Formats: sequence, structure tokens, C-alpha cells
Amino acid sequence: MTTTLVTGIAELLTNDPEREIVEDAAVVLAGDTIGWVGPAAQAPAADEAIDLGGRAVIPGFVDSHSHLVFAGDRSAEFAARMTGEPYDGGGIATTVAATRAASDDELRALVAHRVEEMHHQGTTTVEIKSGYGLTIDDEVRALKIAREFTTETTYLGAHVVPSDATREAYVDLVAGPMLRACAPHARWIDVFCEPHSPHAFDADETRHIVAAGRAAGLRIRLHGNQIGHGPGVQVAVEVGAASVDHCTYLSDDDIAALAGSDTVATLLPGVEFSTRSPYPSGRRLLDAGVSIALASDCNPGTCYSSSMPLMIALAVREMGLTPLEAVRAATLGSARALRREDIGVIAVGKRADLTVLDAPSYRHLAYRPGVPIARSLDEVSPS
Ligand SMILES: N=CN[C@@H](CCC(=O)O)C(=O)O
Ligand SMILES: [Zn+2]
Repeated sequence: MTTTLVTGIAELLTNDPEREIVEDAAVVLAGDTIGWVGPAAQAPAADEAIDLGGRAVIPGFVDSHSHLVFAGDRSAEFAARMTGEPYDGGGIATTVAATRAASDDELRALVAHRVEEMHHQGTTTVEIKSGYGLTIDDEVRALKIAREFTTETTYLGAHVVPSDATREAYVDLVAGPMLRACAPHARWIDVFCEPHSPHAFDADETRHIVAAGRAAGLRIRLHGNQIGHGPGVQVAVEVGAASVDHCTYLSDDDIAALAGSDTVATLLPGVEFSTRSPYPSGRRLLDAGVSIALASDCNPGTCYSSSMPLMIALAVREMGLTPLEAVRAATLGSARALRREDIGVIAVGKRADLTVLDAPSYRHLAYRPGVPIARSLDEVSPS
């Protein structure tokens, strides 16, 4: 196994409570894992060396919520929202039609391009959902294509009720034959639990669908409390979901329930930005002891951005997080939202999963919004 000594790290943010920030640091990569971390002056010898010339290094971004398998364009819907149109999920049907009409190769190329775009911005792990197929064959196809890019695939047949189905029949399909066909290609099941949308699912439908998913061996994550205050957060805690995502509208009871649970609250500030919605307070969640994550929710309707640095900047500016809390939420927090122990931390035995910043400190992610300073290690030092 080849070992590589990475030096020239002005500031290393590890997320390891033993040594959270190391200045003038070095890391030794031993194949795919981290073999050593510490001050450069104490670094051991290795087979190869990379000098980063005074850059900061952080754990790779973990984007734990995305909908990358889609075709078509909804920029006109975005423009309408900027002049006051509300979002209610109705535009999902437009993407479903375009996605069904695309060939496998077209869809695969679109996903490849989006994953590459993420990689160039420092994202090293991505979760990808289905949900723009809404037939058995189209949902299976979406998950198979997603699996070509990540192990973190999520079955979201319960995105909306398609216009040609009755609600009752569609819930039966999603929790029955569609689930059986999709489960082999997914790690997670998700439901758009949102009674404020006429297209999405209520609390009982959500409970029914996730119970079937769990019985089929899938783990649970939910969309909740996006468009208005609803039952999503409480249902997520009740069913033991790994994460409940959006959390735009939260009551004190929701926050108390999250604080007493293992469910991560995943914040998606790009959605508030792109739907002109109020930002939830990340500060309030952290102060209450809730585990939080940050993700992009990259999708054609509510946030067509794949940029985790943008999400960090928004979380700092609009959600009350410090730069350190925001970067932690986008790495360690989102790793926890995916129940992953091997990523999100730079420590011995963890995956060699680093993001390099063209800047001296992690703080520049929020300090320099819109500037492309984050990149993956292999871009800085191609092998
Ligand atoms: N809200 C549900 N799903 C996506 C948006 C889907 C769409 O509008 O295409 C979200 O996470 O915001
Ligand atoms: Zn989503």
C-alpha cells in the first residue's frame, strides 16, 4: 500500500474533538484511509509527498440530500417565484414528464455532469434520490443510474401523487410493488411528508410507506416541515428516521422532540433562498442540543445549486451559525445524517476523504461567498 505525506496545510479542520484544528499540519494517507494526523514538524516519512503550499484542509463535504436524476428545465418557475409565486410541489410533474422522456444515456450523462460539478466544489460523498419517475420502471431506472455514482441511494417513490393515479392506489403502489422493485437498488426510503402541498403525503400515509420500507430493509429519512408547519418532524422522530430534511417551519415541540432523539435536522438553506422562504434558525436548534446537518437539496424545483460552500455561507449569514458550526454541519453533521462513521472526520482509520481550500482557513468558505475556493485533493494533486 502506498503512503502519501500531505504537507503545506496552513490549517487542518479535523472535526476530531481531540484535536479539532491543527495549524501547520500534515496528514499521511495510507491507501484509502488516514494513517497519521498531526503537526508537520512531527510527521513520519512516506512513499510520496504532496505540498499544498499553505492551503486549509477540511473533511470532504457530505451532501446528504440531492435529487440529481432529472431532465428538463424549470427556470421559468424559479423566475415566477422571484416575483411572488409560491412553491407547492406542483412543478414536480413537469420534471417527471421530462425525466420519463429522457433515454438512459441522457439521464446518466446529466447525473454524471452534476456529480462532477459537486466534486469540483469539494463534495466527496453525495446521497441521490429517485422521485421523478413515479412508475415502477422509471423509479427503478433512476435508482440504478444513481447507484452508478453513489452507495447512498434513496427510494422516493412517495415524492408526489402522479396526476394519472388516485392517492389511495398510488400509496398502495409505493408501499407495495414499487417498493419491492426499488428496494434492491436503495439504502434509504424517503417521503415528501407535507400536508401543505396537495401533491405530497400526510402523516398517516408517511407512516404506512416508511413502515413498509423498513420491513423491506431500508433506512428512513423524510422531507418535513418545508412549506408550512406540519407533522413531518414529529413523524420522523416517532419512526426513528436518521434525518428529517428542510425543517423550515419548526415549533418549540418539534425542537424538543428532535433534541431528545437521534434524528438529525438537515437544513437546506438553498431552498429558502430559491423559494423566497424564511430561513429557520440553526442557532435555535444547536442551542437546544439538536444534531444538525447542511445539504444542497440540488434539484430542478426548489434549489438548482450543487454548491456546499454556498450552503455554508447562507447558513452563517441567514441561520445564525458560526463558520465553524456551518462547516461541521456540512461534513460531520451530514455524515451523521447518513449514519456514516467513516467520513466527516479527519482522524486515523477514517477514509482518506479531504477537501482542499484555496485559502488559509475554513472561515473563508463563508467569508468569500461565490468564490470557488473548495476543491478535491485529486484536483490539486492529480495522481
Ligand atoms: N420538496 C420536495 N422535493 C424537492 C423539490 C422537488 C421539485 O420541486 O422538483 C425538495 O426537496 O425541495
Ligand atoms: Zn428534497
